[in-house]
Amino acid sequence: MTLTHSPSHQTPNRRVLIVGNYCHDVLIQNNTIIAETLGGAASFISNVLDSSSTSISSDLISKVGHDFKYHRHVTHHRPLLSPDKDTTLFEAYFDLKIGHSDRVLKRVAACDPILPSDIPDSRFDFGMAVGVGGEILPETLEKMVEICDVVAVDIQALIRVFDPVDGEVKLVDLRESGFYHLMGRVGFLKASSDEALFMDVEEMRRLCCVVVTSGEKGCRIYGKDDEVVVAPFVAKQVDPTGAGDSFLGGLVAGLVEGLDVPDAALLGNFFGSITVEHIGQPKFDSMMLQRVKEEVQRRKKQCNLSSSHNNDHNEFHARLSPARFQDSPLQPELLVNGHISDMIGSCD
Ligand SMILES: Nc1ncnc2c1ncn2[C@@H]1O[C@H](COP(=O)(O)OP(=O)(O)O)[C@@H](O)[C@H]1O
Ligand SMILES: O=P([O-])([O-])O[C@@H]1[C@@H](O)[C@H](O)[C@@H](O)[C@H](O)[C@@H]1O
Repeated sequence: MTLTHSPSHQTPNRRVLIVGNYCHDVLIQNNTIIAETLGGAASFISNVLDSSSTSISSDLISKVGHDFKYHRHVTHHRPLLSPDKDTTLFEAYFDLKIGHSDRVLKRVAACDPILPSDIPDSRFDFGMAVGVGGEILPETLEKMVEICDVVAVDIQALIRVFDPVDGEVKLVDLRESGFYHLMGRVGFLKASSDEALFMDVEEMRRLCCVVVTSGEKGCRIYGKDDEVVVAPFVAKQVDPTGAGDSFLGGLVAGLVEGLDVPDAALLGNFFGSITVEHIGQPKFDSMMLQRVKEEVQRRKKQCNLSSSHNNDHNEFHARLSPARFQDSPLQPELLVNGHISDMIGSCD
């Protein structure tokens, strides 16, 4: 896939399949619980897809346990219930920094995996393999690539392993993950810059479009023959949780709308930057969303009229930036060193 190729997904109501468990997130700093929120890549992604596009009808396959706390938040995408299990639970420690990582994650409970038989036997335009706690199995991804025209994978669904004692998340090389043989059938592979160290980017970009996100620096797209850096949006980070997920939601929303890959990644950067300004799930401002939809339509028209648009993403960035500031929940006192605030309480 070349970066400047506009996919043919331009007709209304494209079907998107999102596969990954919802989870409970507990955010901890200085031995104190700062917030308890609905988590899981699937929840952040559906939040972006449902808000940002009217052309998408999404099916979400997720499992939760008897203790799931957020049923009323997920009425559009009800999870499957595993009555004998707990909901997947992650603790995120923000004061145990290791290397570049801004948090240490521990999977404290794990719900059931998602099996091929949990996924409907029908066709989808786009699939998203977005597990967080090891719930996506190789056979699950195999079914996804069979029934979806294009599959986007978050590498965290493939390479995470969990310490048997305390559940700390570690990463293994993609080659050793059990998913390596499927990579030639994947359309997009998204990794954060920390996760990208666990794959051979030069090898993977020959198989699929690789997108590496770098927090406040935006992202870089590696196509087979070309490479593009996509600029970030300015944000005041409160909580980094879900930035990569919302990025992927924005990227897929853009692709489904028919934007080319760098423009779609710009939309990913946009939603990633809004997410870091909120604790837990962001609630997007309706005027901001309207403006984004208009700018996406405008960009599509502009690209259809001109064959030389492809390198000019600056204008799209400049037009999205003002919309960005229509969604600013920030109160300066919530910010501590640009990281999660000392705000105490539950964000459910
Ligand atoms: N501090 C930030 N300022 C602006 N944008 C950000 C910031 N952090 C993340 N983003 C946006 O979200 C995307 C994903 O964030 P990143 O931290 O790389 O992923 P992950 O959450 O998977 O670690 C980035 O590519 C960027 O577009
Ligand atoms: O922050 P991010 O990497 O995009 O994604 C996060 C996962 O890494 C984490 O395991 C999960 O508990 C969060 O809810 C969120 O999905």
